[in-house]
Amino acid sequence: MQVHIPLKQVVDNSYSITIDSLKPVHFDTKVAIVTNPKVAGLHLAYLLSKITAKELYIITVPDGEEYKNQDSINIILESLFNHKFNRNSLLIAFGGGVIGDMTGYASSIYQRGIDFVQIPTTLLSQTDASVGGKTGMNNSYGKNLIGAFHQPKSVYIDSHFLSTLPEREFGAGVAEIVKMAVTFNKTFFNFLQTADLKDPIILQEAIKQAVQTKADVVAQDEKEKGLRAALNYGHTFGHVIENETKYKKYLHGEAVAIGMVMANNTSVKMGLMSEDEAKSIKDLLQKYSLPVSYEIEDINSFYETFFLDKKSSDSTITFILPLSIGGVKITDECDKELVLSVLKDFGIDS
Ligand SMILES: NC(=O)c1ccc[n+]([C@@H]2O[C@H](COP(=O)([O-])OP(=O)(O)OC[C@H]3O[C@@H](n4cnc5c(N)ncnc54)[C@H](O)[C@@H]3O)[C@@H](O)[C@H]2O)c1
Ligand SMILES: O=C(O)C(=O)C[C@@H](O)[C@H](O)[C@H](O)COP(=O)(O)O
Ligand SMILES: [Zn+2]
Repeated sequence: MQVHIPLKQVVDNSYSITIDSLKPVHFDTKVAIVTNPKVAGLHLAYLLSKITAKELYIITVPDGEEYKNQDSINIILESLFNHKFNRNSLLIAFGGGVIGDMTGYASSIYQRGIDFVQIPTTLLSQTDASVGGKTGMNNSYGKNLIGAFHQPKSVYIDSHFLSTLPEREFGAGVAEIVKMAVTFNKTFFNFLQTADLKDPIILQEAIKQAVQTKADVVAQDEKEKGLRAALNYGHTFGHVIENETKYKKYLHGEAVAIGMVMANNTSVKMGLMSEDEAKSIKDLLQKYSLPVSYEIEDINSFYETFFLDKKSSDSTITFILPLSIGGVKITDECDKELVLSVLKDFGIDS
């Protein structure tokens, strides 16, 4: 006997992303702002001058990628149970991508899913992480291996928060902006080559372009069945670097910058991209002091770690390779020896 469940219900997950200074808003429900001590110390007072709610709680979790894990999720869930949050309650992610990913994930599982709003405070989270509903956490096996697609109800991007962002974190955000331009928008890439992102007006323009680029991709492929995988350019390599260095040596954006250089070298070796184009991407990354080299201790172990990537199968690894600037190839047909030769160029003995 076969029983069929026809599940063709269309769920509208649409939402808007506001890029502007925060306006006062009242939520007529229980709200918890999830943040960390650093962001709270710098910006919670400002946020609380804008947001009111029927009941408002603050949940803080430890700061750092190494805390993007189940322990922090448990802190959030515990607090929601303590305060009797229900399905009408709301979480607000207030911080960088780490807070965004964890708040999103906690809201996706609490009582099988409650609403959340993103108020990102780093350049990286304003241009990439807060948009698109990927949520997740790390475990001992690797990066972002546990999570859910759970779209926020809305996203508020206020560049006011960026005034306190350290230089390195700024650069990490630029890396994901460059990713967006290389994969989808040559005009945007050309703009970035001459732009001074330290100029607030130019930065605002870059944020808008990056968010629009990502939103267009997510609108076409919400759950990464195809096109969205292009946003993983630099990540197949970068996540291995983050994992190998235990999330301590490189910021996410920095690891992605190195990963993009590795992907570019793969493209060049495969004849998909010219050396000049690869160089122009590397130059742009270096303009923002991003790392572009890494010493691989064991290239075989580095290669094997690709199999933990969510895009991999038992026998294939999917690589995101730029074809030229503004174009990308998603392929699981890279020759192992060719990839190993790319890794060898980054090898400790090379
Ligand atoms: N879900 C997605 O689509 C997506 C996309 C990109 C990255 N990510 C994830 O996002 C994370 C990286 O995000 P991130 O770069 O924002 O790192 P982060 O969240 O760790 O923030 C970086 C540091 O800046 C601090 N900070 C935050 N706002 C600040 C401010 N306004 N002023 C001063 N300091 C501030 C944070 O406390 C932290 O110490 C990674 O875990 C990555 O996997 C997710
Ligand atoms: O939104 C996406 O899709 C991305 O790939 C954005 C990436 O910048 C982000 O780091 C993402 O979390 C990586 O994807 P993952 O599926 O490998 O975790
Ligand atoms: Zn990323």
